[in-house]
Amino acid sequence: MIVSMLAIYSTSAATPEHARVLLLNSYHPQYLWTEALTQGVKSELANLIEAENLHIEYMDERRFVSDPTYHEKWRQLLLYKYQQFKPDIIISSDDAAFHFLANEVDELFPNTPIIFGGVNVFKPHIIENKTNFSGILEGMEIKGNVELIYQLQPQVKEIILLADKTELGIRMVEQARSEMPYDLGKQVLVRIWDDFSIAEFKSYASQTSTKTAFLMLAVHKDKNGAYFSFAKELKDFATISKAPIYGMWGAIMIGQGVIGGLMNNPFEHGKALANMAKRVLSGTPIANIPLEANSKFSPTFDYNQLQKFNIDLNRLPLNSEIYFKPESFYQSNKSLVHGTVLTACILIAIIFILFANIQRRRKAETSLLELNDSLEHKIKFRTQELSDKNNQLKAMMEEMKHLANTDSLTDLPNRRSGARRLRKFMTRYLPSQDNLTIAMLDIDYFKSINDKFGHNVGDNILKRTSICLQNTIRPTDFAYRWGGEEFLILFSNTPVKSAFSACTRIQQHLAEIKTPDDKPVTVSIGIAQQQVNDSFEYILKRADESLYYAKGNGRNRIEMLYTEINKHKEQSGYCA
Ligand SMILES: Nc1nc2c(ncn2[C@@H]2O[C@H](COP(=O)(O)OP(=O)(O)OP(=O)(O)O)[C@@H](O)[C@H]2O)c(=O)[nH]1
Repeated sequence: MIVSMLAIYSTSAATPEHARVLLLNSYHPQYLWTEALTQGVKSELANLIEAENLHIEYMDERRFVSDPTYHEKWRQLLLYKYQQFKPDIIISSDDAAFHFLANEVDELFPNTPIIFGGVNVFKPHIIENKTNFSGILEGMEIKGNVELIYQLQPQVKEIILLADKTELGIRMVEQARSEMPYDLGKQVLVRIWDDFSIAEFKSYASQTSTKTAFLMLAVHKDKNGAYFSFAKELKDFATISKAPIYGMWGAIMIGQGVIGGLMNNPFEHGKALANMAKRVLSGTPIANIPLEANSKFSPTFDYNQLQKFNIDLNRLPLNSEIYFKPESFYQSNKSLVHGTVLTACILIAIIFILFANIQRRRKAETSLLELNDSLEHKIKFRTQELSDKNNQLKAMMEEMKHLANTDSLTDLPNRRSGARRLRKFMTRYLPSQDNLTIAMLDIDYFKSINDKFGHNVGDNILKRTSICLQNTIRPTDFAYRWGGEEFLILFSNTPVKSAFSACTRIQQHLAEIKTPDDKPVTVSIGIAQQQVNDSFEYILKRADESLYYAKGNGRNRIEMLYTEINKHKEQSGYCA
């Protein structure tokens, strides 16, 4: 025992990358389960050992089931081969290889660690005294599948478990019987068929309904010894059967007409076995690696069969894996759909932004137009207001100008106005060519009129005198109220002689104005003419002095002092 333990430790301590691994399969690689499990082992060991150091054998036990002659030949073959290529570890798949190794290991592969998997019905006593065995029990999921059938087919009345009389079949049936009865809470009959011919099955299955369900355990041969293949016979069964056929051996059953069930995954199972082998190759003694419980059975279904038997998909367990389900357009064109949706979203976003922009711009334009209108309106209003104010101002200025230049009593231009025009005339007219003549006129004895008849009468005489002056002078001459009862007359371009005539005419017209005691109004007049180098003050002074001269000479006279008067008197022969 100690020697064998030492041998196991020394083997397991081999450098992993140079280790030689033997994978002993119970079946042929045509058997999909075996192929998938082999791939799982390969994929897990690929990075650890060289490919040529993985030796793979297929016992083809489905064809040579329970055949002692065949077994003997196998034993001899393996003995011959692996004496030359001694494996550091053996991985076995399924029941036949496990039982073969349990019987032959001591002679063929003494002390070699063995990792076994895929054993459906495991009896611990088989390896009771063998310390170089460990592995993963594949087991079966009969109870779980029976419950699943009832969940998917609530109308089911009969569940038939299918097996055969081969060694494996017998072990499976024993296992199934040990678990019965299955408590489904309803009256469902669970039966086991392990001794039927292919023809009998077909006849029964073709006449049944979904009140029946089949659960395939393992069938290698029918009762007549006819070989049963999952690829051919199972497919025929499923085509003919009016009741669904369930199974638990994933890769070999899905796609062969089986509706599904709680199924194992041979690829993952192979990987798990190889993983256990790696631990041994890395130095963990196999004795320290305990047997692992059942491998995982998960709900796996064939979509076409679910449709065929009208199984409501909502009844499937949540974690179900469904094969052959036609992919929706979305599933098969995910990136195209995502791209299109993304593009559409971006376009919609751009359109939305543009639309919002247009709206904002339109709003802004409308408010701008409104603002413009309101501004225009305001400007028009303000302009009108301003123009009105301007006109008012102009009128006021005119009025003020008028008031500033007009005598309020007589409405004649006042002294300021007269003085301005006189200054203007004196700069404009040349004494050598033009005759600018002025006359200063004063009402005689006006004080006594006021005193005698009152100021109103005096005012009235002043007004009538003004009107008379305006009416008597030419349009080109100007009359001003110079102050009190004094008036200035500008005779533009008028020689002295004409001025005298005009003044005489004025005196005559004024005489028609009568005082209340019927006396005519008389005026004294002093005349002056612009001279060379004359001035405003000087011409007025001369007119004033002539006026006073007239007053002094008895009033109601027209006088012109200095040379002018004499010259004039000589010219006209005038004597006031
Ligand atoms: N009613 C009235 N009287 C005025 C006005 N302005 C001046 N007077 C008066 O006119 C009078 C002028 O008197 P005087 O300067 O003595 O002259 P006069 O009485 O006309 O005497 P002579 O000029 O020498 O003929 C004064 O009594 C003034 O009060 C006026 O606007 N209205």
